[in-house]
Amino acid sequence: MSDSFQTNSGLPVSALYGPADRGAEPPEPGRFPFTRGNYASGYRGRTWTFRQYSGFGTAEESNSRYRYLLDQGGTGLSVALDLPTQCGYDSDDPEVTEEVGRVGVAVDTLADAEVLFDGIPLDKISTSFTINGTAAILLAFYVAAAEKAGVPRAKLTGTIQNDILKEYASRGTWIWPPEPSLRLIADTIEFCAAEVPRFNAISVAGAHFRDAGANAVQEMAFTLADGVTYCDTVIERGRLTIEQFAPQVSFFFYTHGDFFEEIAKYRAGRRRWATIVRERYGATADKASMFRFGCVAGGASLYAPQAQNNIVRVAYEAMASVLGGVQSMFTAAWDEPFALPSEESATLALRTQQILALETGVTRTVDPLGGSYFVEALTDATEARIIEIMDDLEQHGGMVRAIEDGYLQGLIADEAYQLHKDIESGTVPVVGVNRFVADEPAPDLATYELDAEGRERQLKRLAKVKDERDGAAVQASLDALARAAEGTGNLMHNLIDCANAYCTVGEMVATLKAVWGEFQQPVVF
Ligand SMILES: C[C@H](C(=O)O)C(=O)SCCNC(=O)CCNC(=O)[C@H](O)C(C)(C)COP(=O)(O)OP(=O)(O)OC[C@H]1O[C@@H](n2cnc3c(N)ncnc32)[C@H](O)[C@@H]1OP(=O)(O)O
Repeated sequence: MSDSFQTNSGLPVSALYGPADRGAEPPEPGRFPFTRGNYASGYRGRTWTFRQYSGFGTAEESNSRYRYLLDQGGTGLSVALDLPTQCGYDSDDPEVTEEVGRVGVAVDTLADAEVLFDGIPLDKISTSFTINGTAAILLAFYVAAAEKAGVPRAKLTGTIQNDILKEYASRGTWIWPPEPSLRLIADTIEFCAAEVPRFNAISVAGAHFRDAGANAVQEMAFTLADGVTYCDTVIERGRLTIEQFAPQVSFFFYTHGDFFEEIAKYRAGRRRWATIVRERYGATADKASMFRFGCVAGGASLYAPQAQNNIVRVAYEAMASVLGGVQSMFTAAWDEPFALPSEESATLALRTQQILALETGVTRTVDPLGGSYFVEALTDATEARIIEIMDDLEQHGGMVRAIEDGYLQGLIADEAYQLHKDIESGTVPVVGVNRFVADEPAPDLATYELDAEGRERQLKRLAKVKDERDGAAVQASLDALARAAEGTGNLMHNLIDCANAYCTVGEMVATLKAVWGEFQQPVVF
């Protein structure tokens, strides 16, 4: 970290690379282990998806932002949900009043989901949901809302994040203990494999390890280790083969500013995952071993001082992501360190991707950096370090154990502390923060303000739904959910029944809490 002739993860960088530094020639793009990309045609076949993360206030406001983003050339949706929805509380719960609609949109019942997607062609546009503890419930709402709009579940495309392990370790929206949480994730994976075959049932997300302080190589290693845990869980249940469900397992990361390290991270991750799926699980179909990922350019790599510098940071990070072979990207707005982005800054963030795709020529040839002495050597070094970190976690007893006893959180905290010290001392340069610092007034921002009337509208809609729904159907579907949770069957059909009966997120979560209990976070020093 402290030597400038290292990547930010501490991998050594030589002054010059040549043929002797490059390992074995990677196969051409589209061929196992996909170091050079999943598809032979690269971005000529299909450009990555422009998927701007967005959602705030009520379903009406978010729906209008989604329509705006699609009108401006966005090619996928990415739903940000508020904390009550993520943690399983309804908007009328007095515990969460201040949080309703704050960091994302409030979704209490199917009625909200219907408004959220009103007028959006769900058979054509793919939608990602950043939702974890309550992912199965939001999937149930999505399926129910689509079917009410006449779109069969088999046609739906999109992704639920549904990655609870990183929630315990770094993001915090857990609800139940690991065992039932993993069961619910396996239920969604099985359900999608059988009935929603074009939908990604999980987005194993390293992004939040990164935001909590993990370096790029740790981010990839921890994420792949989580991926292994989920695949083990599904395989152990014995109902699906790896080939039946792995094509619906996807990944998600942050791209930060160390340009070549990020490119190598993605190339190494793609090769490692393909190798794991083939060697550990015996998959033979290419589709099962493809590592497909989305990313954010931004996050903790953006800074408040001289905030417009973030526009430049995001552009470089987006370029690195594309040279790494990303499938879907969110470019963050420059004012993100302050508040929810304005329409103007959100548009500029989208334009950043469009300029990259259309003006820079980066999509003209497949994996333009393939064969670079440096990039191939760094890819090899990154993969070797990923293997070491994954072995260490496995020796520790696996990811669930490492999270339960705080080992993983300790590794992340150590790295975060080191980075903080390095930025404070100036060893890691950050323009505007520890170099070329200027005395400047805070920027004049037109950021989004939470609308108190919106919250009232949300509460009114919830009250109306509760008033008008069939109380007996609500009770019957919740009772059936409780009985199913006590057994071992798949809960997805029960959750869809609850959604269609207009049960609330809070009611479904409370029903499952009564059977499964709640998770208690270990104290980590
Ligand atoms: C920070 C914040 C927070 O903390 O709160 C967050 O977490 S934000 C978190 C936000 N999360 C996200 O944005 C999640 C992003 N993830 C995703 O979008 C997905 O999981 C993804 C990575 C698999 C990308 O899915 P996608 O639909 O956009 O794109 P795909 O790669 O699946 O491509 C769509 C279709 O085109 C096909 N396709 C793609 N490329 C080619 C090519 N070159 N030639 C031929 N076909 C191709 C694919 O096989 C697929 O077909 P077919 O459909 O037939 O298979």
